[in-house]
Amino acid sequence: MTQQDNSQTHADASPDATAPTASTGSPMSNASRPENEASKTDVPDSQERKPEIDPSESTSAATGDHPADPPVPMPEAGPAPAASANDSQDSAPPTPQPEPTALAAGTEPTALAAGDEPPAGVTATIAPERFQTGAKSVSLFSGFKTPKMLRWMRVLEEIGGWESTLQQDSDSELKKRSLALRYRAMAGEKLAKLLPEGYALVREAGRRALGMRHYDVQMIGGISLFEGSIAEMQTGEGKTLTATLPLYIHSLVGKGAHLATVNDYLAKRDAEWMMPIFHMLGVSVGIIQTPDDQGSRRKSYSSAITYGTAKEFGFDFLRDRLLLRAQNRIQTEMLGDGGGGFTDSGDKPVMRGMHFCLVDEADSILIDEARTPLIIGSIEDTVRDQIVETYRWASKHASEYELDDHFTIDDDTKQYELTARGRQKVRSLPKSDLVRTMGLVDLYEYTERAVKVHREFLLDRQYVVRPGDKGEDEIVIVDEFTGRLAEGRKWRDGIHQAIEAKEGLDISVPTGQAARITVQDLFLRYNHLAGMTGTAATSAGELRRIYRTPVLRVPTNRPPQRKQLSDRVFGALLTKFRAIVDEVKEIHATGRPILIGTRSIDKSEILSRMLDEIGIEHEVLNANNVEREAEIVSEAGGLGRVTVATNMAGRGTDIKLSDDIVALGGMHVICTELHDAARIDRQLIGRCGRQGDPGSYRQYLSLDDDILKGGLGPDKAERLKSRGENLEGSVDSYAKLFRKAQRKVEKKHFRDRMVLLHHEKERKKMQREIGQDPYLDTPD
Ligand SMILES: Nc1ncnc2c1ncn2[C@@H]1O[C@H](COP(=O)(O)OP(=O)(O)OP(=O)(O)O)[C@@H](O)[C@H]1O
Repeated sequence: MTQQDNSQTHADASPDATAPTASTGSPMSNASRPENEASKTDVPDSQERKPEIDPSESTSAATGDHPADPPVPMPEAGPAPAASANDSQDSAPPTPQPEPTALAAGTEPTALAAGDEPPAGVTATIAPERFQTGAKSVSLFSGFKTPKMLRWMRVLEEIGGWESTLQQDSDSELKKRSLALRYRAMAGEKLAKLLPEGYALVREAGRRALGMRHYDVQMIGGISLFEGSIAEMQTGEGKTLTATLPLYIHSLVGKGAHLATVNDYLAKRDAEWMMPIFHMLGVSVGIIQTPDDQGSRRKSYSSAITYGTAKEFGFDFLRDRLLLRAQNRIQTEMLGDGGGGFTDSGDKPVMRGMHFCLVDEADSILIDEARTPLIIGSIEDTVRDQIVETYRWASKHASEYELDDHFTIDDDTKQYELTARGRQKVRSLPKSDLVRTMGLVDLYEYTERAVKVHREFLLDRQYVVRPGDKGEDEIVIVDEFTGRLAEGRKWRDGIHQAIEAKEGLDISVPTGQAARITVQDLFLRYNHLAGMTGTAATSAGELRRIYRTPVLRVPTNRPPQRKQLSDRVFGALLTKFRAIVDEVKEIHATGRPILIGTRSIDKSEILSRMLDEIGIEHEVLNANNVEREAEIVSEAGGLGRVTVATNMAGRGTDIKLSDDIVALGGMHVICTELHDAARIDRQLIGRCGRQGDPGSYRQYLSLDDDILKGGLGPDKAERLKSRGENLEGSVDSYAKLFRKAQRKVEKKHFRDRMVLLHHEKERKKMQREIGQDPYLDTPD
């Protein structure tokens, strides 16, 4: 990577026109280079929680190859005896308690049988026997008689003890109680002491304001979150409602409680959904959205509770830090107790310290997104025109280069390298004056990148072209994990600009980096950190080592009834899609709703055309029709509905079923391909069988699937692909190979994250030694 290229990795995405611009970028190539400049600000970072990492450690322990089995269900224990008759939750007959190991054949296996050890890294799995609120004898599975569990049981009982009293209170009396708790917390009383009453208040407010009384499993999840765990709750078990508990209790001390989620849509949806609970308790809620200006951000952060994305929290931290350094106040205000110098107006930081953060989708944010640091750019590049023209020149000729003749691709690193003939071609191509003045080595790099982009980055698969805010078309990445458009995010290492050149768009040459922070550093700066996820078990080791957060698996409220149908493997995409269409036809005839998940927009559209051909009415949900998302989702569980979706139908998509549909067997989910992370597959599967509903799912695979290339290498993948071209029917015996390939890809991503962490750690250490601010004085 050349000096120029490095500066190109950081592009503009700031919502604030006057503030420095923000983007993502790679620190890898310059991670350990010292800044030549003399020290600027000495920033002690005593407030950071220290991770425990050693990239040399074995990867298998951290990635944990254990499947995240669904936990055993826990019957609602029933609250205080005086529960009112008009409370439907309370008056409902208790759910029968199943034998943990005896689910019906075909349903998913239970998490752990009595006496089993939890998967590597999972601190504990709560078993139903342990949570008989009020029961005299609390029998525990062997191996889990931890004092912590017993203590939580007692807290749950204490919370239950408040219930009858609170139910008799008027709304204003509830609010008064909440205010009284706040005074006590601000006066220094320990939150742990206030927790039973606080959680009981939130539960009562949930019941009144939203008609949702927190289940006992959610209360236990909430207690574990208060104590800094990552709570693993199955999809559809109500993480949104559970989050209200720790957010409320931490908000009482008046230093702000943040909920970090994966995108603006979820931040807004969850905040607005839960707001009535908080308002009933006199607690203010702010929402940060990407386009917000500094003024409205400051207002949102001044609320007791703030919902936003991890990315926005990170950029706000960096922008504040730049501002404070400009004002020379960084030590006293930013690193103080979090409240120093904050007012609601003027040229002030927008945040008021980092007190508590609850990370929703913890594995996605703390692990997947942790591969890319957040970077704010600033420096004007004098050679901008030259760079733009070189991108265009390289793109124009990219398709003239032949594999093996002009360039090679390294199987392991996926790096493109020009051969001697390729380099010769670069030298002989016609060039403008500006391009000619670029160094030869740079021209080779621009060419290699352009060839890579032309071969690997496809319109409507990895990205879409869409009119931007300023009217010009722009590239928007389609997030592989969420299927949504990743607003404001850019590929690093010049890839984004090479794609802009390929599509003939304006090239967004970035402007160097003024400040940056890794996701790990960002969250380790919070005094208190907790997380929720549907699927953390596979990442438990990594989460514990990096963030020091134990993973706790919370049982489901009702027994899961989701059936897994056996995997089906086909030779090629088309035969696979035909088989999928046949299955859709068959199940559609029964009236059950069907959700089909695809890995990309173009594949969702191919399937849609095939369904059109046989006259099956359906909806398509992908990043191209976000506007109709709510409508499509609200109807997806209806009689005879068929929905083809990208990963957008993942997290946050709550598909409700009527009693008729439940009687028919619930929703059927068809997964058309494996994703790079098994977690994403499970998110899609989690759209059916929610809250104990019946449902089924099946995984379809084909020998030309991308996962084989990523996991087994291009040669082996190519061999399998050509073998598949001549296959007619299904070859289901290959199924294991795909899971193996997926595990390999997961391990590779894990290694990348560890290398990034290691470099960052070294860089920060060195910068501190020479008195620099590791967030601001980033070498570029
Ligand atoms: N205590 C409760 N009482 C009644 N309904 C509840 C309760 N908790 C959750 N629900 C319902 O469960 C459904 C799923 O909730 P939510 O979307 O928060 O789940 P989730 O765990 O975030 O799922 P996912 O990970 O799939 O997004 C919602 O329809 C919600 O109304």
